[in-house]
Amino acid sequence: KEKVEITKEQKALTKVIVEAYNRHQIPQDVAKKLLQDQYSVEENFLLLTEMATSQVQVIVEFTKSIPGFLSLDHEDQIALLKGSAVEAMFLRSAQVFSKKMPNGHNGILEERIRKSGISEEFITPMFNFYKSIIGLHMSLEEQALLTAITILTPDRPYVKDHQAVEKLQEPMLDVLRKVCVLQHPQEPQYFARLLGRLTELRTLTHYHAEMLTSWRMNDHKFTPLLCEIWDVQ
Ligand SMILES: O=C(Nc1ccccc1F)[C@H](C1CCCCC1)n1c(-c2ccc(Cl)cc2)nc2cc(F)c(F)cc21
Repeated sequence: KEKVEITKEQKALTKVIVEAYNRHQIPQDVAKKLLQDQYSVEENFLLLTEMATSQVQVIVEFTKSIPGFLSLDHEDQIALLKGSAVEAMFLRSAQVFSKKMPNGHNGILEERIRKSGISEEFITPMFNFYKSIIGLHMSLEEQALLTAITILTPDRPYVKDHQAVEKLQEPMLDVLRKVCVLQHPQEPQYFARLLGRLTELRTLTHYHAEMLTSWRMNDHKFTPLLCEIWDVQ
């Protein structure tokens, strides 16, 4: 049985990523808001565009803290952020949804999201993804590292220097693999399952533009930033 050892550098890298991840805590508010009141489809759509807009800004700050990111080619930095923003939003939503809440609150939250205005056909795939994330019982380190790994995906559209991005993503994958072995000793395939979620995440983000334009209301307004990041308008 190979003894898994996290090196000093890997501990330091994990600390930097988790601290940066902890700084982006806005999403808790959205769960609290949804639990407080029932909103109209228009209000829910507005809340989504506000949350998603602030989430993009938050992800930019998080990404800038990833060691080495700011030394990448500037156009590649933009390509990585643009290519991962929607995935990061759904990953964040799933992590918010997986938070254990007082009795019954998770049921209310699910109900409110089901009725928020999302078209019927997207609700099942979205909740299937969220429930698969819940089933993993991810630790904070795993959530933070997985978010960083998602952002540092070398094969995003328009990325020129794949090698440079791989060089940043690899150490994250190495330390995530070790963290998974140490935190889930009974599940040798846990790391593989975790990465498998990223494949499911990509299929979910495949419909994101349609999920927005088919929100059950007329005249969908998007912020300029969201028009940039989402393929809408
Ligand atoms: O705000 C949101 N997500 C979100 C965005 C940025 C940072 C953090 C976030 F949680 C929206 C709300 C918006 C208001 C109406 C209900 C859905 N949201 C989604 C979601 C995201 C995108 C599409 Cl196209 C469809 C649903 N899934 C959620 C699961 C949750 F547990 C949760 F608390 C909120 C969630």
